Parts: sequence; C-alpha cells; structure tokens
Amino acid sequence: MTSTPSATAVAGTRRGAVFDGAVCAVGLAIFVVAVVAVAQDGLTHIAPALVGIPVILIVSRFPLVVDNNDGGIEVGFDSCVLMFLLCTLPAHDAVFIWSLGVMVTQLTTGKLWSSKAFNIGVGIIAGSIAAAVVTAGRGDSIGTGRELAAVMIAAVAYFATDYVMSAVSVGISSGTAIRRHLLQRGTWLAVACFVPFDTLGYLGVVVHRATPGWMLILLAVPLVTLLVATRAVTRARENARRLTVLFDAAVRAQTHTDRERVVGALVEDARDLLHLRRVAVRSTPPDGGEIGARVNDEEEPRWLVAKALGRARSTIAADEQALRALGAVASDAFARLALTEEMVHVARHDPLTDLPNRGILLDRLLEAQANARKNGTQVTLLFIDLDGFKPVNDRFGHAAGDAVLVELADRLRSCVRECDTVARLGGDEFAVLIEGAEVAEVEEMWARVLAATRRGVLVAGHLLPLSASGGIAFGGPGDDAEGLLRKADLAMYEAKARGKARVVVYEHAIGRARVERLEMVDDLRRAVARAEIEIAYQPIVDVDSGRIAGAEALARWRRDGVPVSPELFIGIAEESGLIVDLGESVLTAVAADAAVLHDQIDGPFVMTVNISARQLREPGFVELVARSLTAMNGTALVLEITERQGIDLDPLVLDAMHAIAAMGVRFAIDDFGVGFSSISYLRDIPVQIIKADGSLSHAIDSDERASALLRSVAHMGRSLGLEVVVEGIEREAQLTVLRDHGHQLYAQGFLLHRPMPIDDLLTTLRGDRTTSALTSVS
Ligand SMILES: Nc1nc2c(ncn2[C@@H]2O[C@H](COP(=O)(O)OP(=O)(O)OP(=O)(O)O)[C@@H](O)[C@H]2O)c(=O)[nH]1
Repeated sequence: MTSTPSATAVAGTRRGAVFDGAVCAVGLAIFVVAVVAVAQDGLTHIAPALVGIPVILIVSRFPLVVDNNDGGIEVGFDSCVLMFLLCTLPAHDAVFIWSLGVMVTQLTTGKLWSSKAFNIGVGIIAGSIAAAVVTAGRGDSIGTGRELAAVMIAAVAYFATDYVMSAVSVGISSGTAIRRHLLQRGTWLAVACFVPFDTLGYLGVVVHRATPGWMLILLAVPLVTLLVATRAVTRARENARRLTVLFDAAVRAQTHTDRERVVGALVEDARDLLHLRRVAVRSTPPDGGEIGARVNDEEEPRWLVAKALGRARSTIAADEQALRALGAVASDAFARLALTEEMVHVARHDPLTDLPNRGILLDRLLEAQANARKNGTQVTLLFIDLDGFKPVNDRFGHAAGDAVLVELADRLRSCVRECDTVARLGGDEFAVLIEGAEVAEVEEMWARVLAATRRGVLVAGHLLPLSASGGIAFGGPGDDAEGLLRKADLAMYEAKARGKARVVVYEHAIGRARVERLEMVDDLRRAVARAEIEIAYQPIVDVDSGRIAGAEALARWRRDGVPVSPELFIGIAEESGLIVDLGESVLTAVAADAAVLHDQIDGPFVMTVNISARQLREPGFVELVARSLTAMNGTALVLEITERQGIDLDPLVLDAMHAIAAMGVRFAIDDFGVGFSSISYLRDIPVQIIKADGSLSHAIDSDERASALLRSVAHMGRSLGLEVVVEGIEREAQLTVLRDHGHQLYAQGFLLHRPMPIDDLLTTLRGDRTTSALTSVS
C-alpha cells in the first residue's frame, strides 16, 4: 500500500519534509543492512529476484482505491509477493528483493520525488516489519497453520505500518490532526481486501513447495482475476460517487446568478470530484504535470486545471474526463448567464441606439443623488429633444429616421464625458445625466450637443439640417429622480416654446406655467370632445363690389365661460397634437353651418377653414374633406394653411393637397409676406389664394413703401392667376387705398365685419350682401 501523493506530495512544510526524509532514511538503512547480509551470504536465489521484481511492479499498478477525505487510499496488493518471498527465502534475501521491487515501482511513477522517497522508505520499513513478524511468528513450523497465521498477522502489520506512517506524514505536513487521517472512511474495507489478498502469496508458497516451480504460473489466473475485479469495484464505486458530485454540481449550477459564484462552485466541485485541493480556474491551459478542461465563457477564456503531478496514474484519465464533464456543466452555466445578461441588457437598453433606456437613467440618477447628498456634489440632468424630426420620417421614411437617431446617439456620446450617462427616452428624446460638473461645464456640453446636431445628417444624399432643444435641471435636496427628469423636460418644452434650437435652465416659474398649460390642454381636449368649440365667421368682402363673397371660420373657445385667445389655444393645440382633433371638429361644424347657409342665401358663397399642415399628414384627412364637402351642399370650400413655421413639402403633404384640390377645394396661404410663406410655395403647391398679412396692410394708408409692397403682391397674384385677400382692414383710409389699386382684391377686417356667430352671418347675408363700409366709401 502507498499513501496517495495528493497527501504526501504537499508535504511542503518543514516538519513534514523532515518526517518523510527520516522515513526514507530508515528505509534505506534497512535496505543497506539487507544488502550487506546478502553480500555476506551471496544472493543464492537469482530466479525469485528476476521474477519477483517485475511481478511487484505489475501488481502495484492495480491498486484498490478506497476514497477518503484527502484523495483516497491506494491499497497495493504487491505485498502478496513479499509474503511469498518471506516464506520461501531467507529473510534478508526477501527484504532485499522486496526493497528493490519497491524502488523500481516508485521510481517509475510520475509522483513527486518527495513522495517517491517517502513511499520507498515506508515500503521497506513495512516489508522488514512483516519479515520480522513472519520469521518470529512461524518459528520452525513450516507449512502449518501457524505459518499461515504468521503471514496473516504480517499482512496486518504491513498494512498498519504503511497506513499509520502515511497518516502521520499527511497530518504533519498539512498541520492537521493525525487522528483525523487515521480514522478514515474506507479503512476497514482496505484491511478486509488487503489481508486475504496477501495470503494469496502464501497460496503460492504452498504450490511452490508441492509442485515444480513452473506450476506457479497457475497462480496468475486468480491473481489477474482478483486484480481486475478489484479494479472494477474501485472504479465503479468511484464513478458512482463522481456522478453524484456532477449531478449535484449541474443542479447547483442553475442557481448561480453571477460569474464569480460559478467559478467558486466550479473549483469546489472539482476538488470534491477529484478529492484534490490543488484545483484552479484560470485563463491558461494546463501545462506539464497538470490536467484540465476548457470552460466556455464568452467573457474570457477559462480553464479548469488540476495538478496531476503525483496523482495516481491509474486515475488521471478518469480525472480528465471528470474535469471535462464538470467544465461542460460550468460552460452551460456561463451560457445561461450570458443569455440572461443579454436579456437584461435588451430590457434596459434602447434596441435602436443601444443607449441606456429610461429605467437605467432613473436608477443611475437615484445613485447619483445619493452620492451627491454624501459628497456634496451637483447632479445635473440635460434633456434633449430634436427639432423638426417628424418631417424626416415623413419625407424619407422611418428607416432613414432611425439612421438619423443612431447617428445622433453616437454624436451625443462623443459630446459628454466618459462618466456621464446618455440615455434615449423614446422618439427623438435623449437625456444626459451629469455628475459633479459646474454650470459652465454643462453649458459647454450643451454647446457641443447643439453643434453636433447642427452639423446635419446625410440622408439619401441630402444633408438634413437639424437642431435640438434642451432643458437643464440642477438637482436640489428635495428632488426625486422622476421629479428632476420632469423639470428638465419642462425646461426643454420652454426652449421649444421660445423658438427651439436653444437651452433653458429650469426655474420654478417654468414649472408653474407648464402645469397651467397642461391643465389647459386637458380642458381643451374635453372641450373638443364635447364639441364645445364655437365657430365665428368673419366675412370676406369683394373690394370692387362691396359684396360679401365668403367668410373665414374662426375657432373660439370659452374656458369656464371666459374667452381664451385663439393664438393661445391654437398654439397649445399645435404643441400637444390636439390640433388634428380640433381641426376635424371645426371642419365638421363648419360643413353643417355651410349646408344651412346654402339653403338660405342666394348666390355663391365661399367658406374658408383654417387647417394645420399637420392635418395634411393625417391618413384620414382627405376623406374628411371629401365628407365635409358633400355635407356643405354646394358651398365652396377654401382650406387656409396657417402654418407660421412653414410647411414641409414632403410627398405625403403634396399628395394630400393634390387629392383635395382635385375635388374642387382651393387652398389659401395665410400670412403671406411674413414668416415662412414664400414665393417658392406658389410654385410647388396647388394654391389659388394668397392672404396678405395684416402687417402688410397696416400702413398702406400712411407709408408709400407699404402701399407699393401691397401693390406688388397684388400684381403678382394677378399675373399668377391667384386671388388676393388683404387682411387687417381696420380704417377707411386703408380701404380707399385698396380700391385705388385697380386690381380685384378681397378684404377682411374689423372695419368691414367683425367675426360673428352663424345666425348673425345668416341675418347679414339674407339682407343686402353689400358691405356698408364700402358703400359709404364709394
Ligand atoms: N424613425 C423613428 N421615428 C420615431 C421613433 N420613435 C418615435 N419616432 C417619431 O419621432 C417623432 C417625434 O415627434 P416630435 O418630437 O413631436 O416631432 P418633431 O418634428 O421633432 O417636433 P418638435 O420636437 O416640436 O420639433 C414622431 O414622428 C415619432 O413618430 C423611432 O424609433 N424611429
């Protein structure tokens, strides 16, 4: 029997090494004594030496491995040869041959030199004790029961010597209680196997004494059978144990939630599996004296490696296989973790830009606020919303819009510091969480952001000019994460309201104004839903004849009985998107009024309704106009485009305009001469009427240049075949100038008629349709 190297090979401590060295020295001394004795007598038995040494070598390679806490006891049955030699040769010859056999056996293993030396020492000491027991025990009783008993006692003595010395060595070198190593699982099984097996050597003695020497070959059959059976039993028990360890490891692997735990469990399980402490997970493959298995982990290369030096050779192949199985279990766990991480990433990041989403932003904001409270630093949130992004989608398609967002996300990342968090909140909204930055730094950051958007993005060969509006909120003691985000959002809205492409820092007044505005949106939404929006009609007059040619429908809203300025609520409707519902409700109401009107008045009448460019992009708008036109029962319809910011002439808008124009509905451009309405519109869109803005007509009676400007607009209209309506006529002198122009013009203004309810309009139209102001002027 030899102690397993996992125990002895780590006898690194001084005391362990001293003990092992002493054992080896004692063994070698005994060997020297045997050599001297043999030398004196002369080695008379050459044949047993020649046969005995190889048999010792072979039999020692088939030990019974009995598992214990430190790596298993290998119970070698080679001592049966010792028993044979002790009963057939003089004791010193037997010890001499046995010692040589032990040396050859140990020197041909791959164990550490310290283990080899210790095992040689133990083998020789135990062999000489066995020799003493046999010699003393049998006396002169050769071939008797007493001799058999002496052999059996010698076997026990051999086992005990080896076992105790190994336990002492392990205990000393590992600094643990020797008792622990003496009382191990499997010891009694080892003894139970060892003693009968050694008596097999005595069976050889009996055969040898009774028959010619060559008959000993017959012993090969039981010997080999026993060795194979022992091995099978050993392996089966070990395999069953390892399967249990692997199964437990596989079950546990499903519960690990981070890589560290997987690695920790892997090392523990491998130790348990191999009964070996020297196991590690590292990034390099095993080298000489090690065995290992690759563990697949996307994150980094990993190897499960165990020291094989000194490991019983009989177990190395099985160990490698076990490590591979365990490696596969860990690979599965890493794959599951990678999948989970990916799912978490997907859930916490915007799929388009891969930026953190609102969830991460709020978490980091909470963290930053906690840090700020601790360290007295400043938390700042910058809210960014692109200006005019919708038309990019409408004109170039959603995919192009996506490409713009991805490009801008990259640019935003490059505008901030490494430690700042850029998140996409949705649509064209982004936010940057800035920790520990001064106001000036935040302002510089904003300047970089604005410059990055203004560089424009190349889409389908067009360099699209873009800009962004920003809101900055500096965190205060009472702010929660959501609250700070809301403040930055409100400030951004304020930046939009102040003309876009700018940044606004949140202050209390903005919040109050915004809340009021949101309340107003809610009220307006309710008013639209309940059809509480009233329509006032302001007549439009033919300047030459003085006749009312038509009227412009103007939406009016009373909030809690108080009229709200149209500028205000139309602006709110535009901003909140409510303009679409509002526009539909107005058009439907006007169509109903126009039908009544048509039945009650003589002659043609033109109803003008304001629409927003946004409505033209609504999928159902063309149909809505068609329905309204039918309902109007013959009254002509003009749609007046009131977009002060300009209309984006994308195919969607143009197609809708042409489809509507094909129904006989005409388009008028409002505010002509100011804002974005430009002459190029007249070329691109089907417009038949231009409405000269009140600011053009305001000074025509006092300023020759203003009068000339209006004249040229009128001229242009005439030469393009367009009707011209002049708005803002409030004084008779303005009207006189218009009449003197000599072109057919239409006019609208307080001097002529104020906006009035439908009933008043009906009354006005049922009488003389000629406008009194014009009659008096003429
Ligand atoms: N391509 C693309 N468009 C999106 C996505 N998410 C939202 N949008 C669109 O982004 C637009 C954002 O709308 P707004 O911010 O109101 O449009 P805007 O033209 O930028 O208006 P202002 O902010 O007032 O200048 C909407 O048209 C959405 O349909 C997306 O993932 N990809």
